[in-house]
Amino acid sequence: MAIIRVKNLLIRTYIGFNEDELRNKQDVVINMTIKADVDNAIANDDVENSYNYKTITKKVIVLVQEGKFKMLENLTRQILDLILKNPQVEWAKVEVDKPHALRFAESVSIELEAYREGIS
Ligand SMILES: Nc1nc2c(c(=O)[nH]1)N=C([C@H](O)[C@H](O)COP(=O)(O)OP(=O)(O)OP(=O)(O)O)CN2
Repeated sequence: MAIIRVKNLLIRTYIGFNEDELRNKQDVVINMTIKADVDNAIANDDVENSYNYKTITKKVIVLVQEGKFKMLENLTRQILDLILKNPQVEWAKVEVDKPHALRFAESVSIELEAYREGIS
């Protein structure tokens, strides 16, 4: 098992429930920590049959860019669930930042973590 980190993935999406937020996209910054089986990548030095961090990142981009989310918690959970669908993943943690969400704060973030179902 290895820890894979995808850092500061910047995506524009609909996030929030205020009137202007329902109409205008905003930036979110996503950090993903993924505990995955990397034995094949080490043994064979080949992406074939290995956990591919590009594949999951592209899926997250599509989910976030094409979705509409009122609550930051819901967006964070949907990303986490997507990552945990892959049987090569044992555990994952996702933090989603919403810069300038609050007038007097630089950013607000939600962080969620979970094991894949069947793993404790
Ligand atoms: N637990 C959560 N609380 C809030 C969320 C959320 O996703 N989870 N989202 C929001 C709003 O969408 C937005 O991010 C902030 O609300 P807003 O009223 O615009 O905050 P301001 O600081 O700009 O408010 P002012 O009254 O203008 O100072 C809220 N909570």
